[in-house]
Amino acid sequence: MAAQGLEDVYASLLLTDTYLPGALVLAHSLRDAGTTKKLAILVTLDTVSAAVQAVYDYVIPVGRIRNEHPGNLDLMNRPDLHSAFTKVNLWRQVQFRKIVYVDADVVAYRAPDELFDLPHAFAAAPDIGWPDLFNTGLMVLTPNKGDYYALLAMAQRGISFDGADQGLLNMYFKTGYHRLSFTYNVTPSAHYQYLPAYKHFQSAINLVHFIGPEKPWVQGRDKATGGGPFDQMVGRWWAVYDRHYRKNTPQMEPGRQEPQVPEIIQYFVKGEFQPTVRYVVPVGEPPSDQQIGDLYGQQNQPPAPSHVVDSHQPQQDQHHTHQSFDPPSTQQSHPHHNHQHHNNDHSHQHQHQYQHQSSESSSHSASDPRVSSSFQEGTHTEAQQDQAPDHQQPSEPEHKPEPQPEPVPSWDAQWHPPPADSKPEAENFPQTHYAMSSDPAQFVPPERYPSPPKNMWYEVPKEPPAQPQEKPKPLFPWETHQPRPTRAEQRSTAPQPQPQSRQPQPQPGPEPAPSTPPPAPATRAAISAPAATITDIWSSFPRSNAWDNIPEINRYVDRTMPKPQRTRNRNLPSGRGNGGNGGVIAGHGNAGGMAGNFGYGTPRRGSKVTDFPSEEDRPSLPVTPAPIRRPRRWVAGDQHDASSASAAGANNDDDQLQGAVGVPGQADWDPAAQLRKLAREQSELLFQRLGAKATGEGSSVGRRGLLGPEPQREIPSRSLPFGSENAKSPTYVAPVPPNVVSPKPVKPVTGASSVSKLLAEAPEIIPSSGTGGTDRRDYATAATNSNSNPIATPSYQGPGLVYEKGEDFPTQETPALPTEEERDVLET
Ligand SMILES: O=c1ccn([C@@H]2O[C@H](COP(=O)(O)OP(=O)(O)O[C@H]3O[C@H](CO)[C@@H](O)[C@H](O)[C@H]3O)[C@@H](O)[C@H]2O)c(=O)[nH]1
Ligand SMILES: [Mn+2]
Repeated sequence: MAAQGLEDVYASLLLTDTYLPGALVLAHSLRDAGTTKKLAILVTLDTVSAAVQAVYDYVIPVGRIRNEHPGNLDLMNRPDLHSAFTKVNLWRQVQFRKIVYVDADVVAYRAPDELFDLPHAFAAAPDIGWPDLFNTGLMVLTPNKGDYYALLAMAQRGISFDGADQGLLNMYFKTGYHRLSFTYNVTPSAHYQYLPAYKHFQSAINLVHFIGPEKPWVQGRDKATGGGPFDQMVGRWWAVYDRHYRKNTPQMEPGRQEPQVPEIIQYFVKGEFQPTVRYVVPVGEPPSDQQIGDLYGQQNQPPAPSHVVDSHQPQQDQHHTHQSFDPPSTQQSHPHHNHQHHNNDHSHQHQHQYQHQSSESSSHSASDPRVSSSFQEGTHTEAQQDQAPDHQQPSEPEHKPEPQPEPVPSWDAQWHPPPADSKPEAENFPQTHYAMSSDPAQFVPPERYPSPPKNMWYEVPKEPPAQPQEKPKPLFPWETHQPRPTRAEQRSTAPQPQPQSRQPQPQPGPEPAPSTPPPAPATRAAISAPAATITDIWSSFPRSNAWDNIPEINRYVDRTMPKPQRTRNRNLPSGRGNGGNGGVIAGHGNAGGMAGNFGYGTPRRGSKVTDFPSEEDRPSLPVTPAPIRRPRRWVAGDQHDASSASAAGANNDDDQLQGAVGVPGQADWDPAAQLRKLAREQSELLFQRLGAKATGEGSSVGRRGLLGPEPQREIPSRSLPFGSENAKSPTYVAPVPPNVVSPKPVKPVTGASSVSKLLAEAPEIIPSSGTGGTDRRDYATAATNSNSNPIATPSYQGPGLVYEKGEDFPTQETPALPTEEERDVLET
């Protein structure tokens, strides 16, 4: 049955580092007892294997098998055994012939190597609580995959009456196990000590198993100090521990080396952890000599003051140190040490301990570094002594510590968990407890509940709430220090003032209302001050902005904004000047005055360069737009209000527009002739396109007149494809006779035209000579020769007024269909 060449091992299990001291003590106990077998330990990956590596021959990582149905664990109040199923991995270690598995909470009195010679595949000792069952703290097993997978399947299904491995294995093996003597797995109990049996079998004990949550290293060394069987067995565990891990043993033989104990082992053994205490002082404030002296004693100065002073607390004889401990050369008290007591609620339970330990119920035995540092108070364990910490201190007057700048020995969060006995941070949170009602009487509902009120609606007040007559007193600084308005706003809801009968209301603006328009006031003043004697009230309202007289802005707006609707002209004031056109001109005298543009939310009259005549004045077809006179090249300060512009009118030489080079004058512009010419050109073009020769005299003359003499180009004739000589396209349209043009122009009524009026007022803009067919060079000559024009002829010969020098202007025009607005204008 025994496989040849396979090894026998003792094996243990380490699921968490909290059992590390137990695992180490077990291994040492077996070794000390002279076992010939090797030691293995199954570890899960979240344990520290370095410490066990030093003791165990084989450290075997295994996967954690967790009970996903841990309800039964609660039955025995051991939720910490959620992963005890991991023990099943023992059957998988088929590299071993036989395994004597031992729990980590077992100490061996002797090495039971004889168990490896058992012929049984599985053997275990009875459990103390229910001896029909075997305890799984010690098992002799033969690894095999069959048992392994069967046990794994049960574990994955959570089949275990106690939720852990003992329930699982007892269900699996049932009675089919070899029952070992109880001496192989003695499970002492502090509550049930069968003293006669102990006395009788004491010498036969092989292994002692500390079942339950209270492990020796959790309880602490001084917990079991009585002489009973249980305490004696616990003492055996501590004896092994001390032999291997205790530092500064009081009974240490003179030649014995102090063991190098990994700190992590001490960390999980209650009372063993002696941390490095750090004295932290505020950064930027080196400790004073006095402070350092307080720390080290006056005679023992540290080599150099630093901000963090490490001070290793020396080990001491914990069994015998019931007196106050004296650190080297330190006799004086440290108030901060006393402060550590404030969080210690368990100190009264450990009268014989100088160290205050963590919660009794915790399986973690981590000592509190802060508490450890408080050992200097020796027997100061009563909470009442915290109130007067200094009264027992062997203080010397000259070494009285400074209260404020004392360095604070603090818990270093970088290295250690928070003190186990410190108060929880949320301890002071308000708590509310709700108790179940203990009233046995059944709830009886009332016979009826009150009806809801019937008049539950909002009464709309009949009268509107009275408006306060007076303005409320100003409260805020911006109410009292309001900036004065710089211009008035036209309110549409205000009653329309009657021009003649009503005096203008005084405006809240800063400017006084002038009775007559000043000759050349500042634009703002003219804008915001109403004229007292203005008959047309509409004209008196300013509608300009400060930027209205900046031509660049205006031109930009003209380019980007949609063109105005034709209804615009209908809103023009009727009783002003020469109708709409006159208003336009006057408005431009006002450096951007908005007269004539009332119908729009965005007045931008200042950007207008030309304007069409009013509806009454103009013919049904468009004529050349009338240029709008502007002030002389927008010289700064050259601003006029509407009245002055009207008064000066056309007599102001500065306001006269110079004829643009290349643009025919108004007098030369005969719309009818131009339309005829246009029609002729179109017809001619049509003929050319259709391959026919232009025949009429008018067309050729008109063409030459417009474009100048041009060589006639012969279109080379091509032979048509065979059979298609006489074919006619279904879309072919017969050429239009040259004398039929469309649209037919309507002769304008020149006498009443605003264009002619404008021209009469401004004769300078009319070129001195030239007719409809004049070459453009004539205009240039005329402009140069005009002596009455005070403006020097600009050297720039580019486009006219619309663009300034250097400004971008379109050099090409893409033919496009007229927009709706344009069509509106054309159709009128
Ligand atoms: O947090 C833990 C818990 C358990 N173990 C390991 O698992 C073993 C079992 O846990 P233990 O606390 O020793 O359980 P017992 O108090 O001994 O409880 C009984 O019940 C357990 C669950 O059924 C069995 O495993 C035990 O053998 C049995 O004695 C320990 O010895 C350790 O080897 C850890 O390493 N870390
Ligand atoms: Mn155990």
